[in-house]
Amino acid sequence: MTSLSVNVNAVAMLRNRRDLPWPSVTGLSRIALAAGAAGITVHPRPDQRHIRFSDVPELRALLDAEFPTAEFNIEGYPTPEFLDLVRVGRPDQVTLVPDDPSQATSDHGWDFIGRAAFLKPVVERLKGEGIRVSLFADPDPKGYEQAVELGADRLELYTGPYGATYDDRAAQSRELDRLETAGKHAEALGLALNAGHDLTVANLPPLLRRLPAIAEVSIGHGLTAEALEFGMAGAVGRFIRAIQPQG
Ligand SMILES: CC(=O)[C@@H](O)[C@H](O)COP(=O)(O)O
Ligand SMILES: NCC(=O)COP(=O)(O)O
Repeated sequence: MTSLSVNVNAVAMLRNRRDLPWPSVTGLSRIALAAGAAGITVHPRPDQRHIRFSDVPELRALLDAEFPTAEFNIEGYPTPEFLDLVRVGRPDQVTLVPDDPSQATSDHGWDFIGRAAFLKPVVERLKGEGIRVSLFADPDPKGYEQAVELGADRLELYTGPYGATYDDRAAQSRELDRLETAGKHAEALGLALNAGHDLTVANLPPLLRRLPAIAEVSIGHGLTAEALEFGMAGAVGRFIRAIQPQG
């Protein structure tokens, strides 16, 4: 079964247009979890343009008080500030992403071999704190053996290029081939799989037919777009239906 983690970065971005507390990141997270989402994802960036560091303890408090079995996933580049924030947020899972602060959004996975010396102590520290570690990965098996060496529990397959093929069936099929090959290689190495970036109600079923073992999808942009049309609870319901086991 694939679980849905709702990324609330886009809700935070809307809130940050004004110096006012709405739309509420914790309020929309509560609605998403009450509608059946398995967890909440945040991706704080150094400039706090989406999630503010102050959102993290508020979300922690929401989960502790009202949804103690929900999963909290914090994504980001492991700066000292990020790792301090992780201590505050006590997430179930950290997804390490190789983002430069100047990037508009995440657009590639780790170079596991080239960044091994940097990643090793970070993964060890997080696992020492009892946190599951997922590493953001291009759908290219090169280096996945190194991810195992680093002690990663999961890889999050970067699905941005797949999401970009929404109007080109041949290109979509090529991206699905890449994701399937990479995902099956990761599985054979004993790594569990997550997936994320630009996933939608339309592109989830074909992906999950190829890779039914995907444990979790984290979705923000496409789900928030649907929430504008159907409401947050309605959008969560639509995505939960889209991730049901594919026949
Ligand atoms: C790692 C990943 O793909 C997502 O976290 C994505 O980067 C969302 O971040 P933004 O909402 O800041 O674009
Ligand atoms: N890990 C991916 C994520 O959290 C959300 O990405 P997107 O749906 O906002 O592209």
